[in-house]
Amino acid sequence: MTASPTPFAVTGSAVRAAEEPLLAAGQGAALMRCAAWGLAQHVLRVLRGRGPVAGATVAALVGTGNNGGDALWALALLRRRGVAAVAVPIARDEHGAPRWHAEGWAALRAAGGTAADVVPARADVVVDGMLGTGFRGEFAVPDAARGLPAGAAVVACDVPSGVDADTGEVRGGGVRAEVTVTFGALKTGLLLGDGADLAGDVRLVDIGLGPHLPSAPPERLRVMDGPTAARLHPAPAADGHKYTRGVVGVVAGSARYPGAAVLSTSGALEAGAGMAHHAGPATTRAAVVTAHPEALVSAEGPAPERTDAWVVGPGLDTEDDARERFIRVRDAVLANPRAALVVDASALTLVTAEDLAALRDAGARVVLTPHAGEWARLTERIPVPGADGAGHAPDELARLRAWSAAHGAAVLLKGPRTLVVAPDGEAWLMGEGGPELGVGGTGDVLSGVLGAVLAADAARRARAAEEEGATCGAGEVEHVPTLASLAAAAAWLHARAGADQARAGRMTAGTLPAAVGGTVARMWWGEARGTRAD
Ligand SMILES: NC(=O)C1=CN([C@@H]2O[C@H](COP(=O)(O)OP(=O)(O)OC[C@H]3O[C@@H](n4cnc5c(N)ncnc54)[C@H](O)[C@@H]3O)[C@@H](O)[C@H]2O)[C@H](O)CC1
Ligand SMILES: [K+]
Repeated sequence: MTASPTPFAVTGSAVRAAEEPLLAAGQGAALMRCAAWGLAQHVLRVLRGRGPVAGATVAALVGTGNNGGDALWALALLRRRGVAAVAVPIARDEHGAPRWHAEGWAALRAAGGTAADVVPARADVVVDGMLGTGFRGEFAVPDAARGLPAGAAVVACDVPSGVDADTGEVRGGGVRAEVTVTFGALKTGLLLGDGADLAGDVRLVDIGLGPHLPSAPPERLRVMDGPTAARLHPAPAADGHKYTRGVVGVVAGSARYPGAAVLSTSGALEAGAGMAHHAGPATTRAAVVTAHPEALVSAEGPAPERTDAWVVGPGLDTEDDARERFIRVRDAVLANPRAALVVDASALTLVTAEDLAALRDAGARVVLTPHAGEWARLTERIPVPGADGAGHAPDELARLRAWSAAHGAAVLLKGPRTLVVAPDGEAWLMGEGGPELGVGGTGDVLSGVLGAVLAADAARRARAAEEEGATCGAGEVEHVPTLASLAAAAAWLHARAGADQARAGRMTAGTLPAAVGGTVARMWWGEARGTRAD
């Protein structure tokens, strides 16, 4: 069985670059027909969802470039299916003639389509063909695109007009679409920022650009999904035991915030860690063993050489011994850099640029897990090189990549669209997750899930290295998962568990670890064994 490829997005600029050799080879018109055909198919799908196709009205707002050309050709195809097709130009020349794609208009006219100054009130679908990847500067929404018929569905051609296809930034005005039909490749601007809000459901039309698209990880934004997460966090080997499944050290919680220790440890155990060992004061140790008799607890934590991943940060008390606890973990990782390190919550205020440099020099695999506020504070203390400090930036992905590259640590930026970025530019977006995770404590659970996924990987690597040693390197070299992909897989499991438990009528972080357990069990052993009584 071949695994389906992981979905990915590239910038609009990369798509334009991919088109260049084809345009130079005279294939521009063929590409446009292909895009228009795909667009027309998706408009037909929307129409069929509303009633009969013949007799329906589709209007298109048509700009001056090829985006408008796609829309005109699509209207011509729709006209041939019995649709009333109306093109509305958004720019005219000094003689009042529409400025738009001449061949596209000729094709539409030949098919029996018409032009109008405004979108007819009876329109069932409005195609936004004003601007695509050629958008520069700011978009002033033309009058014709204001006050569209309330009952009409807006289908964006390639990109909602006003959205930067590279970054998702909306400059000036923007058009909100129900569906965006995009050509050649998913564009990052449709998955990030305001662009993702305006794009609605994104549908990809293959126009044969595949071999011309950039293939290096730093040029792609990959989208984590279930099959990919399952490959990255596989079921334990039949001959596995607690050490081969991975040992997670959880340095979390304090007398002030004891619950964080429980949530983080629960996340690690439910995500399949072979063993979770909590290090903390007496209060949190008692709380953890009460919730999880299987957990180990101590004041100092597991031995560095026996630990596959460390989680540090949730619920540490920065007015007490938080820095000392962080330093102990840092030094444990420096002593055994084979172990991964998850830096979360309070630890994000404790970690320094020097700590990160030392960890990077030691070759440690470090993931920091801020939410937006923590990310702003972190980048204020430890800046993004060449950037103007903290705060919202339109190209969040570029900032994350720059920071990660400069400091040698991966960043998992939590939010409605969680992103993971690694120092080499590899980037992942979560294809799961909704508002159900927006309650206190879910981040603590995620830190533990991350610990378990990274620990399992570290344990597998250690085992593979031992076996390779035993066979003098004759063993098969397997694909080694990257840090960013593993972190994204953990975030996917967490998000899926959140959605699963919301469906089951549960909403708190306290019940989330059990949902993680159910999600992982289903992934590993199928529906029957992944159903829990609780
Ligand atoms: N190139 C191809 O063969 C294919 C392209 N496809 C489609 O084409 C667009 C990109 O087309 P392009 O002509 O390069 O750009 P646009 O149509 O997006 O816009 C260019 C047009 O608009 C003007 N413009 C730019 N910015 C603004 C602004 N802020 N306000 C007003 N006007 C603006 C600019 O001067 C040009 O006149 C791509 O998205 C696809 O839809 C197909 O995919 C097939 C192959
Ligand atoms: K458009």
